[in-house]
Amino acid sequence: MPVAATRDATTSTTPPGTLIDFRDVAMRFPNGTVALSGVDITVRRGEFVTVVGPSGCGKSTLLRIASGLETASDGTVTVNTDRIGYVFQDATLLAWRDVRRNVELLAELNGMSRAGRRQKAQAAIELVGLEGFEKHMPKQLSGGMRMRTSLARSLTLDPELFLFDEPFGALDEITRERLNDELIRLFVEQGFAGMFITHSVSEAVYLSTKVVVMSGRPGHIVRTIDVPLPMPRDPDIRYTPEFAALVGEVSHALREGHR
Ligand SMILES: Nc1ncnc2c1ncn2[C@@H]1O[C@H](COP(=O)(O)OP(=O)(O)OP(=O)(O)O)[C@@H](O)[C@H]1O
Repeated sequence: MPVAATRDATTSTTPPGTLIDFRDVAMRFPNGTVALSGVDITVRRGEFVTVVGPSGCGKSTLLRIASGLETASDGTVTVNTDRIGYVFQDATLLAWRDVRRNVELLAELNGMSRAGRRQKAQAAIELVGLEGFEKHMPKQLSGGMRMRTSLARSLTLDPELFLFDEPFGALDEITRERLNDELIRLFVEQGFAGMFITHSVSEAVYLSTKVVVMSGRPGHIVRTIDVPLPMPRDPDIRYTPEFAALVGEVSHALREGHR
């Protein structure tokens, strides 16, 4: 049963289908750094929302607020689900556990039975294409495989909302494009909504139903651009004029916010 966790004293009502809603969110750290100012972002069921912006504009802070690791100093954050998955730039695998036992970790921490988590982990391992690697240790995996393991670990919780903090930033271009395709397939098949952070404009356009462009610090929203391309995406869509026009639009907005 989803819960509404309004991370603010104010009670907020959000339209049906809203999984997370940031309203006029600001973040001032105790040392005086203002990372965010007046940020409004809504992620609804069926949406994949990517946030792009210059380094230090507060993108990771937004996800930390979404996950409850930080509390916004102003504004309202409404979270209408308790099934949230996280994937960060570092796969954060336990070096002494093999792939299967890493994937089982969250289910184990949530108290799922041994048989239940074994079954969940196996299904997630198959979803991310890691069958045959269950007994591999993290140090035997490529960067892409480590990310797949991290993704599988969160999939065991059947997330309704998935938060991604630049998960593919450290991967080579080919692996990154392949994982983008697999992520879209999972988004379509599993039906979670996504909030994704990246520095790559083409990755943002390729993955998203909506791209939010932020300014330099303190980060505020410069523009929100809808991506009306069909899902799942055909990899060759990257070479179409429609795709190029959207990339141009996002890049323009980024430059505008960087002045
Ligand atoms: N706990 C903290 N205390 C003080 N300042 C912080 C804290 N956490 C982050 N900051 C500052 O807030 C700003 C936003 O940081 P954040 O990591 O959210 O940016 P970002 O947009 O994700 O950056 P990047 O793209 O480089 O990862 C930065 O200037 C950072 O130094």
